[in-house]
Amino acid sequence: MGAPSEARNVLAITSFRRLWISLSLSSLGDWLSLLALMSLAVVFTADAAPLAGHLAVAAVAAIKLAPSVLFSPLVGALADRLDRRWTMVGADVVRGLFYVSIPVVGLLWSGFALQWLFIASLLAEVVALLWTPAKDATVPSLVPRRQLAEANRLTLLASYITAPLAALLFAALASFNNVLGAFVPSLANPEADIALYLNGLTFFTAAIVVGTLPIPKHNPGVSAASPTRDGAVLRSVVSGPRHTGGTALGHGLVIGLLTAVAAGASVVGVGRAHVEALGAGNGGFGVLFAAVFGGAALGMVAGPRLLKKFSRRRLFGLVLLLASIALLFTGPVWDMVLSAVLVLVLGFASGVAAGTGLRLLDVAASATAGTVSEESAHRERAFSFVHGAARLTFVAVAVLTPVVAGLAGDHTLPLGGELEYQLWGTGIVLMAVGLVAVVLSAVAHHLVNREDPEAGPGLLPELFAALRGVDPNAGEGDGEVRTPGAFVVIEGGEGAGKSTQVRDLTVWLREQGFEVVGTRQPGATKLGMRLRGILLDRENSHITPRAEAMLYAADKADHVEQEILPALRRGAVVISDRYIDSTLAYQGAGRELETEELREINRWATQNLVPDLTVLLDVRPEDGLGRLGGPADRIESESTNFHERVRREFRSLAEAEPDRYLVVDASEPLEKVTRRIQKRVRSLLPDPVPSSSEAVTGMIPIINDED
Ligand SMILES: Nc1ncnc2c1ncn2[C@@H]1O[C@H](COP(=O)(O)OP(=O)(O)O)[C@@H](O)[C@H]1O
Ligand SMILES: Cc1cn([C@H]2C[C@H](O)[C@@H](COP(=O)(O)OP(=O)(O)O)O2)c(=O)[nH]c1=O
Repeated sequence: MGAPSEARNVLAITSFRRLWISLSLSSLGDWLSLLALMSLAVVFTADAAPLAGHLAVAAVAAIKLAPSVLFSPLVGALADRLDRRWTMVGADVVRGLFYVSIPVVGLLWSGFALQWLFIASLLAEVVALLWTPAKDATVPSLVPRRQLAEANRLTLLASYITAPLAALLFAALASFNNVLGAFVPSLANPEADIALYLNGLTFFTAAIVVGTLPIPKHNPGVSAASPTRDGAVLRSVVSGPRHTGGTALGHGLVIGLLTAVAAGASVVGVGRAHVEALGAGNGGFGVLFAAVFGGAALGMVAGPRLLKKFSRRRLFGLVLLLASIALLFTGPVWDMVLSAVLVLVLGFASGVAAGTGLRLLDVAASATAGTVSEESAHRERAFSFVHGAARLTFVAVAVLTPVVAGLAGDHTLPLGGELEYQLWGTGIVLMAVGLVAVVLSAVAHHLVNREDPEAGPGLLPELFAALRGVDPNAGEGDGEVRTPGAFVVIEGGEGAGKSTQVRDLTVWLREQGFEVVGTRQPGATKLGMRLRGILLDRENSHITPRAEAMLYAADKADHVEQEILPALRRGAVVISDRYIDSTLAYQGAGRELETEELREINRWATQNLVPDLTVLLDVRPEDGLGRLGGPADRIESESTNFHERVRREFRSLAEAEPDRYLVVDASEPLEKVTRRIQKRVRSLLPDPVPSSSEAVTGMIPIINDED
């Protein structure tokens, strides 16, 4: 949902933070009342015909969810004429009173309980119609323009993340219902009444918080647009489709996202009646509800970290299919715990699909835009469209599924002999929605992947590769570049003897018939020479660490592309005086830049070329520096402490990958060091050159380095 630090910055604005807390409280209460009212609808109609119970649940869903989507445009203009602060305070107080009145009226006049439940909750929603535009219009007056998008994201987050919290709270209340029942006189089960009282309390608290906010007066008629504005839902749904790109990708994403929403909504719609069939009550309903929304929230957060190397388009299709199949199995399953697990899978997979799908939607929407500013407008409208369509889908499915469940009725299937299988109307509906969802997921998967420019190998090979954590598009399997030649790097501190060893090794290998390129960093190419000049000039004391790291990386990029890779592709042995480890040691440990970031930058710069062997010439800094003649350059003249850190980093790099390193004590005599290196390098290489070509290589020495 955006960067955490951005969110923290917006929440640092005291007045916005208080508004946000008040919004979160209202949302929490609102979700809690949805759960409580659905439960009461089932409980009140327990003795009536089964269809009546399902219709009562559908009515609650319609009353609670539909007005905000369908009628907001009508009241928007009216709400705009009222003072925002007092509209919000008034609406919160009145809503709170209505919800509290439901159990109170029910207790005093039990014959009228169900009717009053409908009347009071409908009136509460009508009041909410005035509250929402006032809230939407207040946000822009409290936060600066540039933080508006983040603020709107946060309010959107608050309205959804409170759903699983409310559900868990409801389940917890249900678990303590016998204790609670001793204290609170209640209609049916105490948790529903207490949930409604709590809901009243959250609204009253929200009213107090908003009442103390410094909300500026506004000019009626000048309303600020917000992408989450309810008034715009229908309009954006009607005008929106073209903003999703009109491509197969766009269509597939919309179909897939709405399928995921419908799957979740069906559980909300029939969940309360379904858990009754499983022998669980309100606690079970709370758990299912929390599993859908909590799973979805987890999925949205975890999505980007899931199978990082796997194509996002394919992931979208796969998780949709997973969600649909989980739903399909939830229908006939006869066990509360297993149902909860399946619904959690459904919620999580839908959440991953939603997160991935929304990110891909950005891609689809941007593709239709010509300019950058158009691009963000398209993205915003595409999001409003999908969000609006998702809300409509949610309402429609949550209202229709209980009706269909009632019409389908419960059935007993004889399995022969004593055995029979109970198939409930709710189970039939869940299976039916699951089946449709499977088909739609397949369609969405097909559309989204039809024109994938980055499609890797087939779906299964890519999936298995991604499960092993390997980049499936890298051919070789480990992501490193493979060439016929060998790449040896000599690393170490100043005066360790690197240039000397590179020279000796080059000569020695050439004598055996290898084509050898001895080279160094920085400064092997034309550009490299100039960079070296800049980097080592003591006059340039102002170079910042990040700039320094980038200049060294630029030298490496040029060097790898122009010299090292072509030589390796020819099959030559390349011996380089320094490579990426020098950056990790000098710029990382020395300049104290983030090593992992340096690694990434250099991986990119060098096209992920990793040495076959790195020889570390380890020497105490004072000994190495003591061997050097001439004036010290910019880096050599750093402190002893700096050079100590460099040495430590080199050694820890070598320890981390003992197979790819040879560490040699460089304070030993020169010949001894040379022999140890020769022995190791020779074991790395194949037999020199076929004897037929020996004469030729012997005659034409290939000299590529400047030394
Ligand atoms: N093992 C060694 N023992 C003593 N002196 C050495 C050894 N290796 C190199 N030298 C000398 O140290 C100096 C610096 O060597 P050089 O190869 O230029 O180091 P680097 O390239 O690592 O800075 C040279 O004069 C070289 O002859
Ligand atoms: C390759 C590389 C070198 N360096 C530094 C280390 C050295 O001090 C300097 C140049 O190295 P070097 O070639 O060892 O210089 P000399 O010929 O004087 O021995 O560049 C980095 O800081 N980062 C790097 O990535």
